[in-house]
Amino acid sequence: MSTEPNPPVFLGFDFSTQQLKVVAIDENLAVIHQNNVQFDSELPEFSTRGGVHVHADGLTVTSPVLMWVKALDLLLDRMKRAGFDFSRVRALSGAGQQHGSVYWKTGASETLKNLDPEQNLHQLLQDSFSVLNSPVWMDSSSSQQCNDLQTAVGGALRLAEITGSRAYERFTGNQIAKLWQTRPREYQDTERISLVSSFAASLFLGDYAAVDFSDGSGMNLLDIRSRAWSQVCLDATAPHLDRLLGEPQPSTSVLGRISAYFVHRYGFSKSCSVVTFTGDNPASLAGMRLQPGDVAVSLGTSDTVFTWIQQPCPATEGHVFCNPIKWQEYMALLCFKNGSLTRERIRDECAGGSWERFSDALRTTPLGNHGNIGFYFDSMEITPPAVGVHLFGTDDTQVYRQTMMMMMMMMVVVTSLSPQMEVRALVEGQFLSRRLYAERLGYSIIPGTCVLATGGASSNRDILQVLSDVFNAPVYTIDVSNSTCLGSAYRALHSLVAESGVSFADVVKNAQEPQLAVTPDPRAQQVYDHMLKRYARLEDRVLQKMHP
Ligand SMILES: Nc1ncnc2c1ncn2[C@@H]1O[C@H](COP(=O)(O)OP(=O)(O)O)[C@@H](O)[C@H]1O
Ligand SMILES: O=C(CO)[C@@H](O)[C@H](O)COP(=O)(O)O
Repeated sequence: MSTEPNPPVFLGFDFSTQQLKVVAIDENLAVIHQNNVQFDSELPEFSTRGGVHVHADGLTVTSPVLMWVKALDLLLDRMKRAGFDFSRVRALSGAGQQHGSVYWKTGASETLKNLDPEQNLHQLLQDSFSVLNSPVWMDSSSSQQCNDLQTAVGGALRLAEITGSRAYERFTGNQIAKLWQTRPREYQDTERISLVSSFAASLFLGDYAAVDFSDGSGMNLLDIRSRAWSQVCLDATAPHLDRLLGEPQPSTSVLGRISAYFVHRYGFSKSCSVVTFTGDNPASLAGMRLQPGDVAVSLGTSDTVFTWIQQPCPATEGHVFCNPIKWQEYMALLCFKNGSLTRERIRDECAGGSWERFSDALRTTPLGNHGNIGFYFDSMEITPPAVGVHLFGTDDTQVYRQTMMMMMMMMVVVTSLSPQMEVRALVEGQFLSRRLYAERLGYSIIPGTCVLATGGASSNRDILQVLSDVFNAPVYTIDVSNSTCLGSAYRALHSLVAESGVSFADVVKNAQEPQLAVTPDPRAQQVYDHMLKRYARLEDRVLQKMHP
C-alpha cells in the first residue's frame, strides 16, 4: 500500500449506448468514485431514445457525435464539483460501444492539438466532424455493402477466416463503404476515421488515437492473425482507407500523456498516461477477470455472450476478436440486439413499468412456462437475422396476444398468454437463444461451468435466476455492475507495469472474487434441455417464414 500523501488513482470510462460512465480505483483496486451521464434524460437537446436516433427506414441508427463530447464535459465538470482530485490520476483508459464510427473533418487534428482550456470541448469541437450523426452498432442498413465485401474476398467464411466475422451490417467497414457510396463529399472531407473507443481516447490525448486490435476486430477490416489491416478488405471498402484509419495497436499500449487541455481545465497531472481504449465487451472481459473456460453474459442495451479462447475458429455465426489482455489470444462473442430495450417494452406493457412487478411475474410463473415459447425481435435481430414477435404454445401452434381490439372484433384467439406468462416467455426465450448460439459456437455446459453476469440487468436477481436455470449453471456477479469501466481502470493500472513483464492477472489478483448470485433449480436441466430442442426447431420455422 502506498504511503504517498496523494496515492495514485486510475480512471476507466465507458462511452456506451445509453450513457457515459466512469469508475475510479485506487492502487489497491478499491472503487473510490463512480459517476455517469444519461444521454436521453441529461442531454435532452439531442432528442435521443436509448441514446440513438432510429431513422425513418427503420434500419439506419445513429447517435450525435457532439452528444458524446458534451457528455464528457458534463461528467468531468460534475466530478470536479464533487471534489474529485484529478491530480492523483496516474493513468486512464476506457471503452466505447463497439463498431460505431466517428468521422473527423479535415483540419480537426490541429483543433485537437490546440484546445483552449477556457472553453468546453463541445464548443471547441463544433466544427470538427464531417459526419455529425455517427452510425452505431444497432444499424442494419448496409446489407448491400456486406454482400459486396463478401463477394470481393471470396465468400462469408473466407471473410470470417480473415477478420473473425462474416460481413455484418453494423461492422464499421460496411458502414464506411456505405458512407463512401452515398455521401462521397463527406467521405472526402474526412481526415481520420475513429471507432467510438479511439475517438474517446483522442479527446484525452489531444491527438488521433490508434484503433486497438480488439475493438478493431469488429470492423470486417482487420486481419485477426497478422493484426494488420487486410488489404483485400480495405480495397473492397473505400479509397485510401489505411491513411484514414492509422496503424492499429495492441490494446495494452500507452498512447501518450494527457492533453494540456485537461491539465489546465481539470487539474490532471501532466504525467497522466492515456492508455488505448477498447470495445465495451473486451473491456468487460478484463473487468470480470475472465479466464479461459468461463462464459460471460452481459445484459446491457445489447445482450452479449463471450468467452476467452486461445485459437480462433471463425464461423459464419458469431465473432472472434483479438483478446484485449493477451494480444496473442482471442475472445469469441455473440451479440443480440433485442436485450434490455425489449425487456423494458415488456416491463411497460405487462408489468406496469415496474421492475419489481416484472420480477414478481418471473417468480410466480413456472420453469418452462407451461410449454409456451416466445421470440421477441422488436427490431431486426443480429443473432439470428429475424424480426417480429412469435409466440408458440405447447403443441407448437402459434399463440396470439390477446388484445382489446381482438376481443372487440370477436376474433378467434387460439389461446393467450397472461401478462406474467409473457414476461417469462420473453426472458426464457432470450436465454434459450443465448444458450443455443453459445452451444453452436462450441461452448458446452459441463459440471463446474459457471456464468459471469454483468450489465444493467444483472442487478435483477430474478432475471439471473432464469439465466442460471436455462444454462443449468451457477451465476456469479461482481460488485460493480459496470465491468466495462472497471476493466478499463484495471487496464490503465496494468499499463504502467506491462512493459516490465508483469501480467494483467498478477495486477488484478487481489481484486474481490465474483460473488455467487444464484444457483439453478434442480428441475432446470430436465425442463430446459428439452425446451432448447423445441426452441431450435421453432426458430427454424420463424426463419423459414422470413427467408423462404
Ligand atoms: N432492475 C433492473 N432489472 C432489469 N433491467 C434493468 C434493471 N436496472 C437496469 N436495467 C437495464 O439496464 C439497461 C442499461 O444497462 P447498461 O449496462 O448500463 O447499458 P449500456 O452500457 O448499454 O448503456 C437499461 O436499459 C435497463 O433496461
Ligand atoms: O455490437 C455489440 C457487440 O458486438 C454491442 O455489444 C455494442 O458493443 C453495444 O454495447 P452495449 O452498449 O449494449 O454494452
